[in-house]
Amino acid sequence: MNETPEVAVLRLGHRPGRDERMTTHVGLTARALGADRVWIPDNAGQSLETVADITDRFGGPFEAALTDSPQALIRDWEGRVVHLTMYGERIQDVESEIRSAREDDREPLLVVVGSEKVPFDVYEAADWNVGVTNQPHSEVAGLAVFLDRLFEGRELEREWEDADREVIPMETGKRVESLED
Ligand SMILES: C[S@@+](CC[C@H](N)C(=O)[O-])C[C@H]1O[C@@H](n2cnc3c(N)ncnc32)[C@H](O)[C@@H]1O
Repeated sequence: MNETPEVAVLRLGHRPGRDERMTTHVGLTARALGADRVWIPDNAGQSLETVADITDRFGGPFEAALTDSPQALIRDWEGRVVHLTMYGERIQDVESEIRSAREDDREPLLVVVGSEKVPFDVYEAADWNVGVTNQPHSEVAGLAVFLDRLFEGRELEREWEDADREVIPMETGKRVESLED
């Protein structure tokens, strides 16, 4: 009843070959930085498998799914839509309004990131078009900064469930502990 409203990420568009790592990294970043789910275009099945595999090994909860109708997903979303774009309003000017929509008005959020040219319909359908700076950079960088601002850093303290391994932070070297008995 008092559940936290969902934060979902939609990766819009995927150019096979060229976008493989980027689409995978959108999914991995969504997971690592506190989103509840990612939708990936249905021509990016390998990215989906990688994100699902990381979730199996390093924990969740996190859902990854393919979509063949991203525009319908945006249209039918029961909550608010944020579209990350270099042309949008400055994140520092709108972040508190977006946080309040989620935390006070209990609205689920759909965060849309593009790959190639994003159709203008998406700009119109979004409740906020948000620029993480108004400089061109990357969907992965934009998503990371946006999620960190949305959660105000709390995502960094997150506990993971059902992991079969855990990285032990250390000053030098690499240590991974098995959590399986
Ligand atoms: C490499 S860009 C290409 C955008 C494309 N040229 C267009 O006009 O829509 C891919 C995605 O990165 C994200 N992105 C790039 N720069 C951004 C910025 N400054 N702020 C927020 N998102 C950004 C957007 O989601 C964008 O759709």
